[in-house]
Amino acid sequence: MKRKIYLNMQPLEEAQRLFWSRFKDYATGEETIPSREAAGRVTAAAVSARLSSPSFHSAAMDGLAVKAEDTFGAADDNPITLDIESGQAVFINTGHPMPEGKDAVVMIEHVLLTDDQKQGVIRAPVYPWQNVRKVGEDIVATELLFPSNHLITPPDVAALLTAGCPQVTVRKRPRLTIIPTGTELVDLEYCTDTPPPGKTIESNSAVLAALARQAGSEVTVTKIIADDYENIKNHLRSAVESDADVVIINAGSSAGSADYTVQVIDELGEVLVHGVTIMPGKPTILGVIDGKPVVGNPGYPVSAIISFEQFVVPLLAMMQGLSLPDPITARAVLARDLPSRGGIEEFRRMIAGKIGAQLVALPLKKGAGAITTLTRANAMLRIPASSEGETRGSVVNIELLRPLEQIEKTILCTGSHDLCLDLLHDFLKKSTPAYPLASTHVGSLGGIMAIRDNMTHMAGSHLLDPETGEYNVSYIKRYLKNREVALITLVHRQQGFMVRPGNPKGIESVHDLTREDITFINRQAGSGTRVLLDHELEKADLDPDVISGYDAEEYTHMAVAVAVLSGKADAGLGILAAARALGLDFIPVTEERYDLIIPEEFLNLEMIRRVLEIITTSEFKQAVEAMGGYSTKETGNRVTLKST
Ligand SMILES: Nc1nc2c(c(=O)[nH]1)N[C@H]1C(S)=C(S)[C@@H](COP(=O)(O)OP(=O)(O)OC[C@H]3O[C@@H](n4cnc5c(N)ncnc54)[C@H](O)[C@@H]3O)O[C@H]1N2
Ligand code: MOO
Repeated sequence: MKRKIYLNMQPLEEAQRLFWSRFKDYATGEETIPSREAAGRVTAAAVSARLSSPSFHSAAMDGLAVKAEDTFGAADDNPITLDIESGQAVFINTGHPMPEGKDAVVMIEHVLLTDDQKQGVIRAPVYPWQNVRKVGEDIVATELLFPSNHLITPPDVAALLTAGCPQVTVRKRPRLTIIPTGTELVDLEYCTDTPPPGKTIESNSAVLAALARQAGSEVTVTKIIADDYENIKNHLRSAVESDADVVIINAGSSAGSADYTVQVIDELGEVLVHGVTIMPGKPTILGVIDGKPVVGNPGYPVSAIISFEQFVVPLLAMMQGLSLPDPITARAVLARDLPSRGGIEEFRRMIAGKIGAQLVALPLKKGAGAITTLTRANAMLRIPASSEGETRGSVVNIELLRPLEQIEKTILCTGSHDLCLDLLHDFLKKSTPAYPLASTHVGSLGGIMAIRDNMTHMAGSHLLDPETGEYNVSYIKRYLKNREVALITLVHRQQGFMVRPGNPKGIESVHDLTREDITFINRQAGSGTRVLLDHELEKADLDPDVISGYDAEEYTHMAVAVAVLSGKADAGLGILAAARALGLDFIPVTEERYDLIIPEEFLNLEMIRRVLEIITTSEFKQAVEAMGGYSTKETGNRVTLKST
């Protein structure tokens, strides 16, 4: 089969226009359903009230129903007695019909009743129709309740029932069929433990189905279809021939040797667009078969979602007569340079938080295969195709993926990463009010720079000063000269060599790193672990140049662990937790202190006070110690920073 490379990439708006204009009048049919079940549905025609509400004059208060004119003149110095026994005044409860001839209600607390309750004395009058809900006050029979294409809300259901409409005619839900394709995919439900080697857990169909249901659709997901041209074609044809209104075929959209989606759509129908100048989502295919929209969504999870949100969710809304609200945006200061490829509109997932009076936004990784860039993000930055990127410190427009209030409660923690931060995040989210902790990993020195530039609430740091043996203090003095900061110990943790299980190369100390048969994997310059390694090498009088792999750098403990596990390296320096996560052996080298650096002016923020409270609780400390490789002997201590 010839590979099909997409040639005519369309800008997002043009692709949307080409696709949607083809389905301008593509609406779902109608159905009549019980009003009780109509919330979330869309009216297919105008709905008029059949009955008025109230349908009778009814008491709005508990008290005495009276003829208002009988109360005129009542005052403190002119009490009026109403005769209950004769029916001049009648006891009545809220919501009950007004007795014939009565036109007002005196609230019971304004009536002094005689002991036998046969008479009531009042000291103020009521005016006609006071405390009475008149016929049709709320709804008048025949009036318009809802126009066509109205999204029915829960209160609307009450209005429908009250107006005597037990049923309502609504647009049918659009029916969507999703076909996940890929020989490499497995359904997690059929995996006993871990997927077989080389297999990827299928997840896109579930997320697209959830998005479609949120958009009012009924969804069918087929089984996973292997990358086989005829097989894909047969399944696509039967999906189109079924009652589906829209068909999604996931993956196989790009230029791989087994990427058949575009040919299949082309053979069965017409390809309107293949390739959109957005990233993620570039290989999106928009087509039509037998008059039905068929979308080939890219396989990478983030690409699949963004493509679906840009093309399919609005189509589902249009088919129901709805239009989607514009995203809510806010201005934020960009915490890092974000170079971008011109000619492609980039959707960068961001973490935003409020530092002082302004929002600050930090970019997450770019990779479209990393679903956590969407689960962790609380905002999206769209860098237009015409731009070559944004620079650190510039003010940008971000689209909010969470309510602004929640974003403003987000604690930004930038710097070195430690698993205790994840624990802290969980503890913070369990507290009330819940504060999310969003940590981004740029190394200890990167964190200090973020504090300097007002881009974070706190920074995790473990920078050893080899001269003094002290952590972080000298770096703060050097780089944060004009900032008043607090240095709070979070944990002490073991750093050691991660080696493959059983330590096949017999690595015992830093001296082994210089052996010819050992390949090392390093951490990036500016990371605390790198500083620590250099210190250990210096102490042992070893020359870094003789260590094979000294120049190979990774950015996280886990990335180092992966390099060791994969055999790319024999050893790397890191924390016990990372070694454990991948089943590696661990040779302890030293214990180091990991601190939180927090500007003084933030110490009184409620969110930071909660952090400082939580880390001193025994529950938190126990949870830290239970992870292994950690000590909480000084957790919560404030390290004194002597001014120089
Ligand atoms: N030579 C080129 N290669 C690629 C290009 C390109 O322009 N030239 N584009 C890249 C981009 S951008 C994307 S996006 C992907 C899209 O790939 P496909 O739509 O062809 O999808 P696959 O290659 O089959 O899968 C990609 C990736 O996603 C995983 N996947 C697929 N389906 C699912 C699912 N239902 N649930 C979870 N994960 C899924 C799949 O295993 C792969 O890892 O192509 C690039 N390549
Ligand atoms: O355009 Mo692809 O969809 O970035 O990952």
